[in-house]
Amino acid sequence: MRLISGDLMDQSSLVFAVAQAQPDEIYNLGALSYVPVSWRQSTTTAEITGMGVLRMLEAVRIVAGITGSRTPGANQPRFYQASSSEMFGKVRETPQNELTPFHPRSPYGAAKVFGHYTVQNYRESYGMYAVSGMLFNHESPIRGPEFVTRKVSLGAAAVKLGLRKTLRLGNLEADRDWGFAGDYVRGMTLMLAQDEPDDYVVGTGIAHSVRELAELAFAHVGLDWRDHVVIDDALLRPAEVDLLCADPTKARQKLGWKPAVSFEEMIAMMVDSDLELLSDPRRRGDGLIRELADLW
Ligand SMILES: Nc1nc2c(ncn2[C@@H]2O[C@H](COP(=O)(O)OP(=O)(O)O[C@H]3O[C@H](CO)[C@@H](O)[C@H](O)[C@@H]3O)[C@@H](O)[C@H]2O)c(=O)[nH]1
Repeated sequence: MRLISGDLMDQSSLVFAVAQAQPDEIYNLGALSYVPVSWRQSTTTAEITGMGVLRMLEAVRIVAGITGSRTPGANQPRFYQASSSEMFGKVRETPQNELTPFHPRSPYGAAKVFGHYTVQNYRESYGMYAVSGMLFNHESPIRGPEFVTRKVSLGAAAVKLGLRKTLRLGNLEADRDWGFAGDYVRGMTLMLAQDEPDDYVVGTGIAHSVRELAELAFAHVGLDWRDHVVIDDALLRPAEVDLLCADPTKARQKLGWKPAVSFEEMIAMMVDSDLELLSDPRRRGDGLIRELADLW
């Protein structure tokens, strides 16, 4: 059985949940994950994104009866932690690999670093099977509309259908290594299938700017992004992560992982999906466009 966490629970509830479920694998994907909100809700971010990892590991340790140092319980579940490329922040080198030093640029990034080191510490202290996937940005048609890829795919579709005239964006110069979420989930399961627990960088190794993303999405519906994208300084972040680009050599060599979907295919998939979504009057009625008015 697999337990996929996403909620903020207190310690005893987590112990109860793990004891009840008796999972073989635990995927800790729970986080306050939208970076700009982490400045406005910094302590909540530390609680959920950082302390949540410690509480999950404690629940596993308690249920597995691991009390001393390096005494791996026979029935302990394997634990996956969703670490993030945001930990590299103001990057010390490009591309970034498992040994690149961290320099987080937001309360979110700092909380992820805490979670990352906590996993490493539990592995080394208790011999627990706990790994961190240092995942670069991963997207899909069900990505939240606040994240830039989905915002742009929805924006291009809405403009094409005559529902909106413009799309507001912040920093067009930021570069990200964007991949398809389905490929990255495959990487997560591969990590827990190895004989020895270890940490892995997962990304495509190719970076694109937000400007290129907008250009591609609007071109896919036959439009020129420059006619519709408006820059809004209110969307700039207090401290930006300018460039993230993965070196996924270790994942390729040890896990046999490589992405199946390219950036271009993924953006086309997302724009097509949003065209379909916004063309359906019943689904459009769910207020998505209205909801997005603030973000746009
Ligand atoms: N969201 C957003 N981002 C914008 C906008 N305009 C420009 N950007 C830029 O687009 C980049 C990507 O922003 P997001 O899509 O919000 O993702 P993120 O901050 O890189 O974080 C995502 O990826 C991380 C993995 O590296 C995840 O850890 C994190 O939870 C999140 O999924 C950032 O540099 C941001 O400044 C905008 O209107 N909205």
